[in-house]
Amino acid sequence: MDLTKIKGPSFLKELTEKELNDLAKDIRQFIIESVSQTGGHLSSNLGIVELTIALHYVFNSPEDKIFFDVGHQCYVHKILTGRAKDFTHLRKFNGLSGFQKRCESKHDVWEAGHSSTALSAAVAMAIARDLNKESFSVVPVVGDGAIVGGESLEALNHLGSINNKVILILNDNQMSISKSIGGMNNFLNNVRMSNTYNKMKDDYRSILQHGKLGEGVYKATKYIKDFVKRGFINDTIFEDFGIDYLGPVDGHNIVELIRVLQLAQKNKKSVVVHVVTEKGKGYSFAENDQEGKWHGTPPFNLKSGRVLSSGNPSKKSWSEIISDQVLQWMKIDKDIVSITPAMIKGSAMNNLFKVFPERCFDVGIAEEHALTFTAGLSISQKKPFISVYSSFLQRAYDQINHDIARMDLPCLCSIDRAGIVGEDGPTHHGVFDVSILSPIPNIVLFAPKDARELRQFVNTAFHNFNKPYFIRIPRGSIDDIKVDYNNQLELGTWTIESCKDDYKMTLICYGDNVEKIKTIIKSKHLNIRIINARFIKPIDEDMVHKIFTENDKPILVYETILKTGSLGSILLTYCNEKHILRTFEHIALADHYSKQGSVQEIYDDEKIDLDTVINKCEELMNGKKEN
Ligand SMILES: Cc1ncc(C[n+]2csc(CCOP(=O)(O)OP(=O)(O)O)c2C)c(N)n1
Ligand SMILES: CC(=O)[C@@H](O)[C@H](O)COP(=O)(O)O
Ligand SMILES: [Mg+2]
Repeated sequence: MDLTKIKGPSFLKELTEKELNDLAKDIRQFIIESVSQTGGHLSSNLGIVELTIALHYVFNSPEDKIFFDVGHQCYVHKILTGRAKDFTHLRKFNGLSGFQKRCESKHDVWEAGHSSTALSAAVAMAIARDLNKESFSVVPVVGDGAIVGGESLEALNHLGSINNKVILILNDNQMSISKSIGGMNNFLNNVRMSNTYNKMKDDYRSILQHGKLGEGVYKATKYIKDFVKRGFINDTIFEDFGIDYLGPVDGHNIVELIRVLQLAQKNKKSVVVHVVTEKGKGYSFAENDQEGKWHGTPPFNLKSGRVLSSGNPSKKSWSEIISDQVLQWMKIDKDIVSITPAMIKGSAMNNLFKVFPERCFDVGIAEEHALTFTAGLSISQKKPFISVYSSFLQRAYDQINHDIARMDLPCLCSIDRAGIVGEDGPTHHGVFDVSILSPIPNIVLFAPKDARELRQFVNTAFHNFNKPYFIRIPRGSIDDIKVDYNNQLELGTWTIESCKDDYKMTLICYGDNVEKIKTIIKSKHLNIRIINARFIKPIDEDMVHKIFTENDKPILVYETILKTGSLGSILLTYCNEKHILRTFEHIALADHYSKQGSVQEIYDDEKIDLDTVINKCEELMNGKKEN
């Protein structure tokens, strides 16, 4: 079938079982081929093909609200709602988003990118529907990873106490990015694996296949559930919350899915439909991918499964380098423990978990818990290292403030994916961490310019494990530089990276911008003093005072994060407090959400690219003042 001809999902109801299964085959192949060209979230989407078809067969989108938690698994939904033709530009600048976007389609009724928000939104939609005396179905699809996020459980608790019906589709593929963890996963495993339940399920399936829908099937379902409850599985967690439970259902059997979804549609109360799927189904390299290599993938060779641009093998990701330095320390200090909220692979912590499984903790998609867990370990004489993506760290703001900084508990937190990340777009750009963390007392906030400073900072933290240390590192790879574990930094010290006596102006920057700026300024033979403002908190007050009072040569502060609350703002406050009447130019992100695309495309779009910086420097040095 030519999927680009699909205008919307209503055609599904006319298809036979064979045609539905043929459509599933076509969609699966389309996704594999398309994502092999563009990159994207492959395995989650391959696992949800039949489920999404069945959802759009039974429910009438957009009147019925079908939406996906996180949203990385919405590609099938986008194909069925008329966007197959746009997949050539998936996650590209001004192209199709990799997540649901209301501006793209009336069928995208919710947006995300961050996990565990769908059920909260669904409860609200159901309550508003009933207040407005409307009658559509609210059908959030939540994965077994996202369901354990705190906000999901808060919403489940609320849902159990109200009569406003939500049909919660639990897409259980036993995977988060890597293997799912925790009590919920154990419960789901029990239900999935129980022989008795599976035997009953076969009976259940035969009733569904042949039996009359409606009361007959419902009674049978109740009988099976009650049997399971009594005989085998304690109440399902959902029924304890006061929500009905249907399943487990084979998530790749379209007919069975349609039958159960129609049952759920008729159900009086809120109901969880427990769907068992296989992440990566249909692409052999992505099936049984325990580490999550195929969760998010760059473009790859279809036949070999090999990533096309494997980058420069001599370079390492910032994540790999910090994890390697922490690993060295874990070998010499048994009190060091490591924590991740479900991002083992993304934060390159595989080796830590392999070498020290008893001292490494994957807490699932639970950033709030992860940070307070860090505080609890610290107060219990352990030395916790935690890695959290900048944008996901936003979830744990009060845990950093209330549980770590206020008690001044020592820890080392790697803020990974800090800065513009590229194709994941506005939900994932790590552009808020400086402005949300810099007001918090007691913390140290550091931005290394290279592998040496990164490793030195880790050494400094573990040699002086007496405060909350935060280090922000970008997505991407650099040349690794090993340093001796005694090689440390002095807290609150900036460095002068290049300066001639007759320098014409001063440029202040930090992180991976420093080396990029140095290279381009050197190549253009510009006589500019470059300051590496690597400590965003505490700033190097002696150097700041000197820079801002010694002469009236132009100063430019260059950052690739949001301007509000940035280092520039901190310097303005400092100058004001010290009554230093000195203006400076400031390049940083304006007050809006940046787009998706390559980092360079976004920098160009936001005018935070190096050419803009150099043009500004030349303007300042030539004394020209453009408005
Ligand atoms: C708050 C937050 N933390 C972490 C992530 C990273 N993340 C994206 S998808 C995913 C796994 C989701 O697992 P599940 O809900 O089971 O969906 P599946 O991919 O298995 O279909 C994670 C951890 C995120 N998007 N948001
Ligand atoms: C959907 C999601 O939140 C993650 O899969 C994220 O896209 C991973 O980002 P990286 O590719 O930078 O690890
Ligand atoms: Mg999952």
